[in-house]
Amino acid sequence: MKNISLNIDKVAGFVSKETIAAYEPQVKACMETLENGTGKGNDFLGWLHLPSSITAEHLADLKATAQVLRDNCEVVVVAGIGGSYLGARAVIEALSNSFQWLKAKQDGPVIVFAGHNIGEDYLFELTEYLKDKKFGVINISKSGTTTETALAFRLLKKQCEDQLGKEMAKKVIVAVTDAKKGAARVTADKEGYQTFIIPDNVGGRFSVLTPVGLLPIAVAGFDIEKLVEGARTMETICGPTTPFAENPAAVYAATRNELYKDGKKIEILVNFNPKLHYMNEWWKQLYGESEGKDGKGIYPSAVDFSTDLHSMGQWIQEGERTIFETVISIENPEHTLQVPSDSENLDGLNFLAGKRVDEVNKMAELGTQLAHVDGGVPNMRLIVPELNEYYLGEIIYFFEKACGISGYLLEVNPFNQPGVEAYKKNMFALLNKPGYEEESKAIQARL
Ligand SMILES: O=P(O)(O)OC[C@H]1O[C@H](O)[C@H](O)[C@@H](O)[C@@H]1O
Repeated sequence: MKNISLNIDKVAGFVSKETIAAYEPQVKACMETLENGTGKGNDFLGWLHLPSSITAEHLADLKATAQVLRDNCEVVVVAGIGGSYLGARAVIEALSNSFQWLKAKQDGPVIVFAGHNIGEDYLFELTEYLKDKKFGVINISKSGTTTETALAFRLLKKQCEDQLGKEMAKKVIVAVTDAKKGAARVTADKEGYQTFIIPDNVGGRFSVLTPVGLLPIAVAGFDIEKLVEGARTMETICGPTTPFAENPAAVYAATRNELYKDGKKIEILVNFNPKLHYMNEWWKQLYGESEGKDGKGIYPSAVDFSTDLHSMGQWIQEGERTIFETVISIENPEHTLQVPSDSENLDGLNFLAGKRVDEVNKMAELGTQLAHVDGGVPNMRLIVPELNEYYLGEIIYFFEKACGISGYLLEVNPFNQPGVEAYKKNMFALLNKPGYEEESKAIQARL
């Protein structure tokens, strides 16, 4: 069976292969630090051997709960933000039919997301939509206290109980949270909800292979066994015994750090398949929160091509030369669609007649790569045989492992995110949250 692979040939004109290869001892040291748990943030390494430690019983439990939601709900709202949201959405959107929600007949509950914004209109419209629906909720929060998620859940819990009654609501509300702490745990225990635990040593952005991601993905009808199997394969391939040049996580971490040193401060994750949009978003959190600290870190940005070639393409081709690209390239689409011939050829597209749409897409991809490299943008490609559960599992673990190595190469703690608290503190002070009296006074004085 093929695996995902990393091609760095189009980086060679910017940093030499020898320079990358010279990272081997440093990368090896970082990998040992991860394995031995001796580096910064070492209480958050639960993701490192997570795929190989997931049991068949655990997956069966998740699938059983997912089935209850599938049997009883027309809609399931997944409430969460950041790491408690993006992984599930990334996988579900990558695997779903692009027009699923427009289909009259659904083969499982429609999955919608909440708790990742405080838009009043968004929440109003969601509650309106749910008014005549049998809906369930998966409330996901590691801390159990995140305001955005807690606020959405308060609305959803009330609506669910009002519409279904307390007893039925209990059956279709599931909490994924800490084993002991946090308001989500208190509520779940008091109300008697089914719960799944987020292990203490797995940080939010590394948690997609815990119930945080696995439960919603199973509810959406996708194969979580295959997802975990793919991740397991990458756990081996990216493991400490694989030689540097054959370890894609090691090579990716080394290459991006060398490019960064060379003044390439921004990495753009690129796809040529709109289903990967939320994979971009998941990746942005993974790398942004892990590396952006101590005044350092590559800025993770992302684009969907061709869409953004017609908006950001100009900047990428000719703007400030501080960027490099990592392209996720899907080798084989799931479906076949040929360009039809047209006797009048008014649009002049008969030169494409009989070709698959993917052939056109692949030439757009190749043409873009060559143009961007010519324009001074180093380019890596992550080649993915197909877009399915197995390869998404590989992609997830590959990026996680590379992120751990990369963060240590950069000499930051890749597993904390202290900077995220600054806005929360101000928001609580502005809202006069109990316990923030001093901060409230201080912030009012600044306005
Ligand atoms: O799962 P939660 O505790 O609700 O946290 C959700 C998210 O919000 C936080 O502020 C962090 O920046 C993220 O790393 C985290 O994934």
